Order: sequence, then C-alpha cells, then structure tokens
Amino acid sequence: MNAVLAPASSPLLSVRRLRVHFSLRGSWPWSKPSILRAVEEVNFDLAPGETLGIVGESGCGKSTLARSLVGLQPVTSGGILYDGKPLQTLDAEGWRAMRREIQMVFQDPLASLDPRMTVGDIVAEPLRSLCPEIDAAERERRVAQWLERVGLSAAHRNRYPHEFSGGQCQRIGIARALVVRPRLLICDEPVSALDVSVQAQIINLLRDLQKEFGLSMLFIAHDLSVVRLISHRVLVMYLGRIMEQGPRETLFTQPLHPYTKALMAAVPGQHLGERELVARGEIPSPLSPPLGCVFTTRCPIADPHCTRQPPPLKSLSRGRAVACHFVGG
Ligand SMILES: Nc1ncnc2c1ncn2[C@@H]1O[C@H](COP(=O)(O)OP(=O)(O)OP(=O)(O)O)[C@@H](O)[C@H]1O
Repeated sequence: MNAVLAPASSPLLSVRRLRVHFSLRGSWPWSKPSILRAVEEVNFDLAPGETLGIVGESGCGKSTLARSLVGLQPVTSGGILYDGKPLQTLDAEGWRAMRREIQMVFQDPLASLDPRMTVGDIVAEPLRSLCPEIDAAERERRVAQWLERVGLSAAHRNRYPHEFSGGQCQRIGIARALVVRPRLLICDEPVSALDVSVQAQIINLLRDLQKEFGLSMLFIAHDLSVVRLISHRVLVMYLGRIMEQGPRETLFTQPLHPYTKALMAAVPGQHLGERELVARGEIPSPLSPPLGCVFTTRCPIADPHCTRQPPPLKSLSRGRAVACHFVGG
C-alpha cells in the first residue's frame, strides 16, 4: 500500500489515489486512442496553515494535479477531500461555494488578468460573484485594503494590467485570490515568469500572507531553491508519480531517492559530491512510460528488478516516504 504524505494535525485537504488520464486520439480515425497518465496514484494530505511544495521537471503532472484540485480538470479516479467533503461530487453550485475556500494563483501574471478590466474591477470580481452579501461600499473598501496589503496602492485601482510590471501583476493576482479570504491557496509556478530579484519579493509576500492568515498552500514549482524558501514539506513528482516526500530540511539535506538527488545535483551551488547522481538522458514520453519504476531509464543505480516491479511509496521515519527499491528495505 502506498504511503500517504501525512501532516501532524488533521488535514484540510486529502488526496487519495488520484489519477488524471488524458485520452489522446491517434492520427487516423480508426487508430486506438493513447492514454497519457498525467497523474498516477497520487496520495497526500495538507494540514491547516501548512505549505506543501510540489516539485518536478516540466511535464511531470504538477499543473494537472493543481487544476484537478480546483475543478478545472476532471479526475479519472481517486478521491479529493476538502475539510472531509469529497470535491468530485460537487455540482456547479457546490463549486461556486468552494471557490470562496480554494483559490489559485497562476504562472503568467499578465495573461491571467483580463486586459479590458481595471485593476479595481479585477480584484472586486471574486467578491461580486462569490460574496453577494457584500455591498458595493464594502467591496470598494476591501479592494483598496488588499491592493495596499500586497504592496500596491489603492490609487492603482483605476489602471489597467498592461500598465504594471510582471511582479506587480502577480501582486494583483494574489490580491484577487485572497480578497475572498480562502483557506487554501494553490500557487502554480507563481514566480517562474519573473526576474530573480522580483521572485524573492513575491515569495516573501506569499510567506507573510500565509502566516498572517493561517493559509494552507500548495506551492508548485520546478525550481528547487524557490520551493525550499517557502515550503514546510515537499513532494517530488516524476512522470505523474510521487518519488519522494518529506519535511523540507531533511529532504533537502538528505535526499533519498536517486531522482531527488539528481534534481538537487543540477542546482548550481549544490555540491552533493556524487557524480553518478546525474540523471541520464531525457524524460521518457508519458505516453509510454518505462515498465517497473518510471525513473529506471535515467536512474544511475537501477538494476533489472527496477525494470520489472514498480516500487511502492514506502513510509519511513519522521514523515518521510520514498518510492525506490534501494531505500527503506
Ligand atoms: N489537456 C491535455 N491534454 C493532453 N495532455 C495533456 C493535457 N494537459 C497536460 N497534458 C500532458 O500531461 C502531462 C503533464 O502535464 P502538466 O502540465 O501537468 O505538467 P507540469 O509538471 O505542470 O509541466 P510544466 O511545468 O511544463 O507546466 C504532460 O505530458 C502534458 O503534455
């Protein structure tokens, strides 16, 4: 049985054996569709007030996972429980209510803002559509308050997104997400489109807001150093599967899975001192993943057993879990 990434207190979000598959039509009308397993048997819990970093190379399923948690992507099987309630059974009205609870910040800050709306209208929109009990005057007050809180000015409310820098647009996106006071914030690569100096400012802002409002956060990124700055725990994905998970510091200082080690060895300035940690070759096509362990074709320590038998995600001590035949007995 695969281990569940479990927080200390009772979870706000529980993901169980989640699968998201895409059926891709062949080039000819008579050819059989191919199945792309973007998310495969993913399990984790997220506690109130906790930030879980999700890291992995491009195409490993991070965004698909995030989109499935906010109802933007239908799930193939498995369960998502929010505060004990299954999200898959929600109808349109149920999802509307849930959008007050779960909000998302997107990767491309400018593209995620409607260019025809003023910044004030953009931030007011979730209040207008999700909180009808809030009157216009209170809405205006909250918009001004949130623009200030994210480091802009209430005077910016009549300007348009193209008048702002990428970092400022991401601040607007954060204000829009938090104005309805969600309990869970899903950030999908929120800083990867920004300059490095601006990245740090946005990370600090998110970290401050997370503490101030006791938010639970899923923070998705391919950049390990960014994930390390903000996460309490980290989950490493490869080809739709969890390879390793654990508390941030132990995972970063003592990575156990060969894939996690390879990711860390690729970070400039990291000196793990083991040349063989480097992952060989390219990521295989997700349409035909390797048999057995999906990392086997790039793994420096794989043996024939790895190509036959997929390793389960085994629970180790101190909240760690690893899916590797060579770790944990
Ligand atoms: N709508 C879709 N139809 C078909 N395949 C898809 C669809 N969305 C994603 N995929 C595929 O699912 C896999 C996972 O994609 P996903 O975008 O979730 O990965 P990611 O880790 O977020 O990558 P990136 O960092 O590049 O966004 C990829 O192989 C991708 O091509």
